[in-house]
Amino acid sequence: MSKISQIVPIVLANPEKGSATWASVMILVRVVTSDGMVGYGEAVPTLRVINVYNTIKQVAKSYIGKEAEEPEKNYHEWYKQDFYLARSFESATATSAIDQALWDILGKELGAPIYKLLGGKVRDKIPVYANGWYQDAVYPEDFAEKAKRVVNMGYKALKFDPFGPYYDWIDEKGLKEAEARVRAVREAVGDQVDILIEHHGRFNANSAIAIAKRLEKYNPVFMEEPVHHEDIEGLRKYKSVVTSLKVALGERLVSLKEAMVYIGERLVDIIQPDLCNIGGITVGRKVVNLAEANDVEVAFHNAFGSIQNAYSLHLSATVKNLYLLESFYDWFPQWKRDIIYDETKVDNGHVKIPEKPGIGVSINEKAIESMKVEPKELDVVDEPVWVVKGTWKHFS
Ligand SMILES: O=C(O)[C@H](O)[C@@H](O)[C@H](O)[C@H](O)CO
Ligand SMILES: [Mg+2]
Repeated sequence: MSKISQIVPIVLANPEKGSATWASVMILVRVVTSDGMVGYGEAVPTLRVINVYNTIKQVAKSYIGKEAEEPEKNYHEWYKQDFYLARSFESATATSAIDQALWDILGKELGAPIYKLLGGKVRDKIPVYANGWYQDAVYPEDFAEKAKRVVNMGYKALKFDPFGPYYDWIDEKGLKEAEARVRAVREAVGDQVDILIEHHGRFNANSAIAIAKRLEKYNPVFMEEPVHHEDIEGLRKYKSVVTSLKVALGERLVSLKEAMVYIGERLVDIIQPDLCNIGGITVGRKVVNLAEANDVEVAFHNAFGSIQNAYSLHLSATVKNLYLLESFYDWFPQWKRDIIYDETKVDNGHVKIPEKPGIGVSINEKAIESMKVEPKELDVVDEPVWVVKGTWKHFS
């Protein structure tokens, strides 16, 4: 068995920016074993690049010297050591990235792509929905025109946040603006394309309920993060009133037990674990089983880079109760696709499952070397990093 000998955090940036501020950076982890095997994982960037970079170095202390082929055991060792794992996003994302890299190594050592290690695929290709496609969309016609392009690319589902600069509350003007954008997209794509409404956890329960009442006539498949992430009471209130629409959430979950809170209380209909902060493959696959046992569908959150995307494809291949996988892939800056030699193209709304051992794609080490930067703070400006760029605006 090979020991973990090196864990290196790597921050990548490039002048070509993504469709959201956070999308212009990637944080990778390179794990090397005593017999020279190399695995890669990806952590969450957003507004904590420096913290995550440094936390990876601290979490690595728990993994160095351990058996590379034991991701499950290694996860629980760090879980025991880090008193605050379930309260620390940095620790959760660092652990998740290292865990991904260990599954990559495991697959390479056994000569099998990760989906095979998980019991094999239940589908031959992965259906995806589009996100990131509506940069600079402000007027309803902007959303409509961009949505038509997405459908012409072959996508059968698209997600967007129609709420401009509203936060906590939404007033009649905001409801009218959101409705105009959603109506324009529905009219542009017709009723055979799934529309998914992203709230980014902006609202209090009363506002989220008012939004649901206004938008339900456009038949959205789900309402994502309608209330603030930690507002369990607000979500209970929302679910008790809004019975005709499904709730999707999960991108901010950092543990299996946290997922259980929402699944156990029937507060989520489509769970969206993110393999870069839920606990990697090791925990991600457990959340999926919990969801299956409770008739909750799965749609992995998948918003960061091409390494995360590859792992999300593997898990999506093995999940019977998959709704769709999220994809920014066609709206990544090209450098993110170059890192994996653009091996996971979206074709007519579907992606082939990566078949090489481990992560399943080849890693462009030269591209990684050429884009390495020192971690630094991101500016905090009026438009938050978590919206698609140029959309934090009114039009009326
Ligand atoms: O559902 C999603 O893809 C997310 O909400 C993104 O839109 C966020 O911007 C990102 O996850 C922030 O880190
Ligand atoms: Mg989201």
